[in-house]
Amino acid sequence: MTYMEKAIENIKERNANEPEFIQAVEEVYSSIAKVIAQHPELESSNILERMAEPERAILFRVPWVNDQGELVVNRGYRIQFNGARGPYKGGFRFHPTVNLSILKFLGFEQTFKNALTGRPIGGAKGGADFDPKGKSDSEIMRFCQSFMTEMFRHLGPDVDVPAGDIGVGSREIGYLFGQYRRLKNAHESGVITGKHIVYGGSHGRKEATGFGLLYFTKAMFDYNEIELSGKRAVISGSGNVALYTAVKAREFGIKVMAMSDSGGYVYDPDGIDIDAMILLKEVQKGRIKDYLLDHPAAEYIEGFRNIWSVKCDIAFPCATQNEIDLESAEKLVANGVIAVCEGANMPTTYDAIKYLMDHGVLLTPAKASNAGGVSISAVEMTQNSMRQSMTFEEVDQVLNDIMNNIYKDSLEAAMKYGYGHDLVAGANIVSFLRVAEAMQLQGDY
Ligand SMILES: NC(=O)C1=CN([C@@H]2O[C@H](COP(=O)(O)OP(=O)(O)OC[C@H]3O[C@@H](n4cnc5c(N)ncnc54)[C@H](OP(=O)(O)O)[C@@H]3O)[C@@H](O)[C@H]2O)C=CC1
Ligand SMILES: O=C(O)CCC(=O)C(=O)O
Repeated sequence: MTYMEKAIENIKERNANEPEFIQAVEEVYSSIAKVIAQHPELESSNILERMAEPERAILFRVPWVNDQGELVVNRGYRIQFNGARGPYKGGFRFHPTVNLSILKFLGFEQTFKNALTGRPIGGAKGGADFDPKGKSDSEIMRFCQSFMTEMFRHLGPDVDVPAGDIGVGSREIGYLFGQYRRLKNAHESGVITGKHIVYGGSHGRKEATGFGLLYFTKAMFDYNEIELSGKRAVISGSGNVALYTAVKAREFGIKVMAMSDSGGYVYDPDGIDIDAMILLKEVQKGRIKDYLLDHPAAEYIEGFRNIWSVKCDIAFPCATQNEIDLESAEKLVANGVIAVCEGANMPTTYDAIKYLMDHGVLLTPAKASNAGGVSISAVEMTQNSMRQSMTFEEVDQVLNDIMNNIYKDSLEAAMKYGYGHDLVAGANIVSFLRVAEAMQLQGDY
């Protein structure tokens, strides 16, 4: 048995009840066998098993009172996965499906994604099995305050810097930061990112993940000499990432045919009216099927995964993990898809990735193509430390540069190690080597 096989077997055994986490580890490790073979020092320091064990996992009770006066208890988590390259960094997710396996996979992925950005940040993820859907503003505030009352002692601008993810947007970040400030009696603005601009947020953070996804996609299309303009796209989800993916796609001349939420998807034969969608989802907080009220030509189809049956040139999965399974991938290929560009974290199952690649579909791996959000979070941290503020245009230029560098670094690594143009392998290799080097230089911790 090789060192790699032995390490994976041990990791599977130690995390037997965590399928998403095992999936994420196997995806990274399956790309780096050639790297390990060339660096015997990594084997002797057992880097693979060390990397797959979080530095710290915090699990806590979050009690709060709902509008009926009942005391509800949720479970909160923070996985401080790897701090070798800088303070722990990564979002909070509030969703009923949150559990240890999901947060460990997200924290593991975040460590590598953050290394790809080139910024000095480690990897973390956290959240709670709290469902913000249908909750009043004051319930959300009370939940956030209770969550932060435990969480604050584990955070700090040089310790651990959270941000948003599914179910955590600008409103929740405000309540979380407010409670942190109250408990610390200090305006440590660099303790959390995704803040509103009036109290230390960065221009461009809201747009960064979606815009960055398009900058990365453009770099890949340019390299392959394929025109982006005139293509038809399908975007799953209709949250932060999906909406700003749609905005930049429109700017690049792409027509968005369908978007979804967890209930189903809307298809508009005229192309989705992006401004109306932003108004509906960001301002009115409506469900996606309400889009039909002002767009009678559009159709609503129930079932979240059905969106992958819509014919398109580019699929942008921007909702959640494992949303493109093998069956969805087969439908996309049958409909002539050219590229799958990942906005969500680990949205494509391992067998679907293989199927897409075997059928010549271009694939952008999430840890590279959705790194725009955390990149601009790091830029927000810099502005907070310097007590300065950049313009939207300055931030957007930095974002474009970072995404192009990630593309270039991933492609070069794939070629260097004999993986051709495989960006999945390239992104895994670059980030693995960066994290491994930082760990090796700091001893056997
Ligand atoms: N925000 C960021 O900066 C970044 C986010 N990501 C990733 O992008 C993805 C989307 O995040 P974001 O846009 O911030 O989240 P939001 O909460 O803003 O939006 C999530 C969207 O996805 C849908 N969705 C969520 N969970 C499920 C599910 N289990 N099944 C089906 N649909 C679901 C939601 O539908 P509904 O409203 O019906 O629940 C909603 O439309 C996540 O994978 C996240 O980890 C990655 C990098 C950065
Ligand atoms: O901005 C951040 O710190 C993290 C964003 C995030 O959660 C992600 O990249 O998945």
